[in-house]
Amino acid sequence: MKAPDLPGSECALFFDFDGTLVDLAPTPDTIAVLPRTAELLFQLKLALNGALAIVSGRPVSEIDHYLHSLKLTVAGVHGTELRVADGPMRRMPVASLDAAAVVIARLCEQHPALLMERKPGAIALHYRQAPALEDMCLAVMEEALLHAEGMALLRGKFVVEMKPSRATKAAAVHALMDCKPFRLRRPWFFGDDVTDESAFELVQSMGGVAIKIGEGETLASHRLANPAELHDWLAAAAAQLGAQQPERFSR
Ligand SMILES: O=P(O)(O)OC[C@H]1O[C@H](O[C@H]2O[C@H](CO)[C@@H](O)[C@H](O)[C@H]2O)[C@H](O)[C@@H](O)[C@@H]1O
Repeated sequence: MKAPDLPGSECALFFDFDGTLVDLAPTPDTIAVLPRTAELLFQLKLALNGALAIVSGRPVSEIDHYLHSLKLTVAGVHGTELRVADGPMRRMPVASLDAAAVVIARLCEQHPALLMERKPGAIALHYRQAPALEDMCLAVMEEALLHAEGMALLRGKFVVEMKPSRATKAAAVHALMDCKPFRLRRPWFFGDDVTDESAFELVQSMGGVAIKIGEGETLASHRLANPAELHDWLAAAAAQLGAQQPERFSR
């Protein structure tokens, strides 16, 4: 599978976060976000009149934190949250997850290597530090699901998540493509995980381009080896789009 060509100015760029813009780390809070990442996103956002978004399993507030309040358009928690630039936050209504959290917390007490991550409208159970517990994690998440209305399980890299059934990255990209400044542009989606496959399928069905970061089976027609290779591609794209502006990103 080949690397993508450089995009034209009519494109809209959508990025997954962990494993795509940032190298994976042992735990969610030990990632290292490079200054170069924010700089390139800032340049490309300017060059595309704002048609650039992050579509992540993380909450919008965390993306804002890691990207130094660039106020990018962000779909958070797999589309449960949506914020276009500095507009208001839209959140899917979600029933209480407290009862489900009790079930998951009980397992984490028995196995301290497991990590429960509570997010607005979702819960993730991480087993990266204890991969042998994968089956047990899945079984407990299935049990917890019985205590949560309207939710579904989603598998990711060493994680099982419970999130609203209606929330998918494809639905988030679809909703954003209906908003200014994304409307009528050609969508490009960059992602590394199975959780990104729905968005790959959607953008390709819209005549756009899907780019898988890293190894693994995928519906995407293009591939880049890792986040470092993506950064080099982004720098080339920014240069092509004339985005090496005198106006520079500053924190
Ligand atoms: O959709 P993404 O932006 O890729 O977010 C997916 C999940 O990312 C985080 O977990 C993953 O990254 C961690 C840090 O590298 C890693 O330790 C973990 O094993 C991965 O599953 C985040 O914690 C989740 O909330 C996101 O849903």
